[in-house]
Amino acid sequence: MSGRYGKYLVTGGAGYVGSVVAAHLLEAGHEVTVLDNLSTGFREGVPAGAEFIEGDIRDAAKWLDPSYDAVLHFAAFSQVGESVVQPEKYWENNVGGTMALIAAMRSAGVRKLVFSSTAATYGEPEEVPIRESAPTAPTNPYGASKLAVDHMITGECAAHGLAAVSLRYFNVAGAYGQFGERHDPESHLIPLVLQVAQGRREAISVFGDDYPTPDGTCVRDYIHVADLAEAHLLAVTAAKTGEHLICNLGNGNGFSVREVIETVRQVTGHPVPEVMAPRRGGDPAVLVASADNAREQLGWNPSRADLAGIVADAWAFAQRSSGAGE
Ligand SMILES: NC(=O)c1ccc[n+]([C@@H]2O[C@H](COP(=O)([O-])OP(=O)(O)OC[C@H]3O[C@@H](n4cnc5c(N)ncnc54)[C@H](O)[C@@H]3O)[C@@H](O)[C@H]2O)c1
Ligand SMILES: O=c1ccn([C@@H]2O[C@H](COP(=O)(O)OP(=O)(O)O[C@H]3O[C@H](CO)[C@H](O)[C@H](O)[C@H]3O)[C@@H](O)[C@H]2O)c(=O)[nH]1
Repeated sequence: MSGRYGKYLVTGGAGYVGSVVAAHLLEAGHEVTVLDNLSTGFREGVPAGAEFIEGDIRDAAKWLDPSYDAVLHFAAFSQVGESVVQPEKYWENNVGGTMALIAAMRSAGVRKLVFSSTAATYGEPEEVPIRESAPTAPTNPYGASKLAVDHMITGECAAHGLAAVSLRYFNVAGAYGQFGERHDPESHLIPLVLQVAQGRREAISVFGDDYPTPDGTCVRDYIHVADLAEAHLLAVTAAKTGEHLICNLGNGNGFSVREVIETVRQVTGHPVPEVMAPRRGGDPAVLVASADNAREQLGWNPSRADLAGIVADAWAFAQRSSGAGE
């Protein structure tokens, strides 16, 4: 690395989280190459100033060279429901793709990796808040594929001296200026509720109100995507040769589905009709992170924990993307 600036390969940098992290790296003065096959991402999601390679992580050896200081690896499929009906797609892309990427890194002598892992590696928690020492028992192939990659990385660190950090995100939300959440089809709660507030959907379906939680709906830990991005920059610095550090990223506050819907009503000032629907398969009742490890090991200090603020940023992005208010 020359001086304090680095050169980074960001896989999946045309997607939601990767684009926000790429923007943060560029703002910090680093050089960024985005590698993305646009399977679920968008060309316009790649921040200006980043070099863009439209390509697949399975071909990473074509582009990786020793000039890179690290790889930040976001490229994956991440729809829980789809993973249940098409598990092979998840093993092939998330596990097979990452195997090829790690092999390419080894050949090119790029020895630092930050990986997007997930709360889905834990499954139904025995204790909340969830620590990294909790048992890992994923309830769907998506979570299983991410856990397999975490194991793959641990082995690569031990055997071949990789320096790696896996960041286990809880519920990522919010937006960062022009970069926000755009999944197609959308399955995440906050963007769906915002579509109802915009009048683009009739009502939000509440998946179950008979969970053992205060109002009967599922409780999640919503983390602002910009706080998440800051953790990635810290992780690049914290990664140590031969070690695999695993950190949960969340605020440690749980909000129920009903609380999220009510917050959207307050932030947007629009009505949000809700309809009851059956439980969604594989949904744990409560997922809340203990991020003590990220605070201690990375020096991470999230500053955007307020749910109304997270929703307001997501709302500004939703309005901008749909052309409302222009
Ligand atoms: N969004 C969340 O709430 C959340 C939570 C936990 C973990 N994660 C993880 O964070 C990462 C980013 O998630 P996101 O929400 O930004 O998803 P996203 O779908 O918006 O972004 C993923 C990007 O990876 C690209 N991609 C997929 N397979 C590829 C391949 N083989 N080669 C090259 N590019 C490929 C896609 O085109 C897309 O741009 C994923 O690894 C996901 O599993 C996300
Ligand atoms: O229309 C909807 C959509 C969602 N929900 C509920 O809202 C909560 C949040 O659901 P999301 O789909 O927004 O998020 P998940 O908690 O299912 O998933 C998140 O956490 C997972 C870990 O468990 C993965 O990491 C995944 O990528 C990440 O988005 C869940 O209780 C879900 O049942 C509804 O009630 N109605």
